[in-house]
Amino acid sequence: MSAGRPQGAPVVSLRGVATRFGANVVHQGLDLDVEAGEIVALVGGSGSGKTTLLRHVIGLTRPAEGEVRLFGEALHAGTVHERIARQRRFGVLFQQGALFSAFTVGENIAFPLRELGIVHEDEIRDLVALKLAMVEMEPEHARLMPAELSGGMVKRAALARALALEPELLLLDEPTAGLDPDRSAAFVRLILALRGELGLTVVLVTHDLDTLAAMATRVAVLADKHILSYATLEDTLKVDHPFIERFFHGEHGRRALARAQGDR
Ligand SMILES: Nc1ncnc2c1ncn2[C@@H]1O[C@H](COP(=O)(O)OP(=O)(O)OP(=O)(O)O)[C@@H](O)[C@H]1O
Repeated sequence: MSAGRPQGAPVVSLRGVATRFGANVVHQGLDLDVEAGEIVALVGGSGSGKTTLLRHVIGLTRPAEGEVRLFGEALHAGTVHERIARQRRFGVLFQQGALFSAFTVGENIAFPLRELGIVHEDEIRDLVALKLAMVEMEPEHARLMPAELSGGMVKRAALARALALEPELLLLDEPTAGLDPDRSAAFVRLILALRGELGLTVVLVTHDLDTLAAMATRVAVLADKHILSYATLEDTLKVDHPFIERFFHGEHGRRALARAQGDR
């Protein structure tokens, strides 16, 4: 299904992105490159524009200025057919609307496959079971309704749906929000294992320092309307900025980082 990626081109590339909602300037002169195989944690204060940036990356919204490239191609370029093909190369797990509530878990996971219109129903059944196994759920969970699932299972089922079309890029918005520490840690292990198996590139928005410390190959700090710092966690901690001070060096941050160092 993959159409390939020009040699060396970043999986995601943002150049000179500006976003405005009326007088509210959210992004200005924002650049970011995500290389294949990375797990990039996007952090920033509330309202700094993290979710909006993810929405630009998947083409749900379009910046007022600048360029968004995915897999080496301009996001909005090409025919409708080419744009749809590009959309199949990423999976999304957003906070809201993780699952369609009127569909069973199995129907949710089958949805992107059915939309393709080329997969037989018996193959879809097998693929649903396979995706459930990937996220450590049982085949019989396919019959459950989303309302019957725990918070952790909703995340797993939504992840199974995001993985339905074997994406190369996975975008996660607060994937561990609302999960207790054990479930968060299990979800992180799952993403790391899938990244190893499937060679995924991951961009996640998170406020959860335990998740960030356990996963991120690089941290992108969104502050003052642009990517203020883009570095390993270790180097990010050296940057002198009020947001970084609050986020990483507060009481909660220090404890999370100490835990992460203890785990390494
Ligand atoms: N559709 C919209 N119309 C008008 N303003 C919007 C819209 N979407 C986002 N905004 C504004 O853009 C800014 C960035 O919002 P966004 O949700 O991207 O921030 P965020 O960093 O993800 O915040 P949080 O961490 O609180 O979820 C906010 O000021 C928000 O009010």
